[in-house]
Amino acid sequence: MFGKIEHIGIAVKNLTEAEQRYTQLLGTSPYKREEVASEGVLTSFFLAGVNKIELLQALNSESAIAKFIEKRGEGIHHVAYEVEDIYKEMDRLRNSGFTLLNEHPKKGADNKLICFVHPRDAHGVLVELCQSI
Ligand SMILES: CC[C@H](C(=O)O)C(=O)SCCNC(=O)CCNC(=O)[C@H](O)C(C)(C)COP(=O)(O)OP(=O)(O)OC[C@H]1O[C@@H](n2cnc3c(N)ncnc32)[C@H](O)[C@@H]1OP(=O)(O)O
Ligand SMILES: [Co+2]
Repeated sequence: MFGKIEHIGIAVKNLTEAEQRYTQLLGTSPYKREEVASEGVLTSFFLAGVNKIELLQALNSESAIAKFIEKRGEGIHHVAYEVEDIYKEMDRLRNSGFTLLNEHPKKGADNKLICFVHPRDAHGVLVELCQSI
């Protein structure tokens, strides 16, 4: 089953500008930046209380973030949930008819194994599963 929300992913055009604005908003600076070439994204992470915010900038036009922004503009891109056993959760969701966007867990940012569920199976929300490595 799913645990707490692990992070909220926010698609931004300019990471530096967004970091400055979110530092003002949250009253805290990002604790790390990480490039994930496999996803074509540069990420920046904030911890606001117990809540983790992931800002994502596209590294190239093929990136899911680039396509999202092109189509829908900046904004909330996905909701990530913490799972204890991503393999077990992927099997459970597959067996319940959910469309998983990657067959096997893949390496995400912030030392996680991740998988995505198609937004059409979650009423328009892109859902990410995250297991700590
Ligand atoms: C660095 C890792 C990091 C981490 O936390 O570790 C990340 O979070 S990486 C985040 C970026 N990577 C991904 O998002 C990978 C999974 N995403 C995908 O496979 C695609 O983006 C997909 C399948 C969600 C959409 O693909 P695409 O945009 O090429 O297809 P469509 O435009 O046809 O979209 C289909 C349908 O879905 C709607 N859509 C697209 N993106 C989202 C979204 N983020 N949230 C909600 N809905 C979304 C899109 O509007 C289309 O709907 P329709 O009604 O048909 O117009
Ligand atoms: Co994410």
